[in-house]
Amino acid sequence: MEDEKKATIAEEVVKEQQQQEEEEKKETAASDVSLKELSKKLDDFAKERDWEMYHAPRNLLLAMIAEVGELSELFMWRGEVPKGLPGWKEAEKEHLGEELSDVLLYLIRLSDMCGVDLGDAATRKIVKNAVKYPAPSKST
Ligand SMILES: Nc1ccn([C@H]2C[C@H](O)[C@@H](COP(=O)(O)OP(=O)(O)OP(=O)(O)O)O2)c(=O)n1
Repeated sequence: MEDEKKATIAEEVVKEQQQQEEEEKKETAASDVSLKELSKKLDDFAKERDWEMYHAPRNLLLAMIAEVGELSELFMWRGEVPKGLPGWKEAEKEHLGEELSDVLLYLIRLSDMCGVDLGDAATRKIVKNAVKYPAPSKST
């Protein structure tokens, strides 16, 4: 193949990779994602891999508890950890984000497989909590 053609193909491959990376960045930086969106992504993920049969409620509950264990390991033997995690390395914080996500994702999937609308249930629960634990009235 001519050198010029090879260079053009290489440029196109690099461009494609860059576009893909941009798309992935957009997806991974979705900090305002909704529970419903995550739920849909989890559903697609399971369907694409034919994993729906494994996502029975009890399996998901056990998987979530295992991930809570992994999350706990990050805090183990550190003594009290101040807010904001001062002194933690960036890699440790990234790992923490991953373990928190695993717990959240299994919780969302578990809720879906149980037919519970988690967003709705959590919103109602916050209201119920406020009734049970009324805030002290602030006298002016
Ligand atoms: N049957 C499965 C297995 C995995 N996952 C998804 C949900 C979790 O977000 C993540 C969990 O993957 P791993 O079991 O590989 O656990 P970790 O990512 O924690 O890896 P490791 O245990 O090696 O640290 O993958 C899933 O939906 N269904």
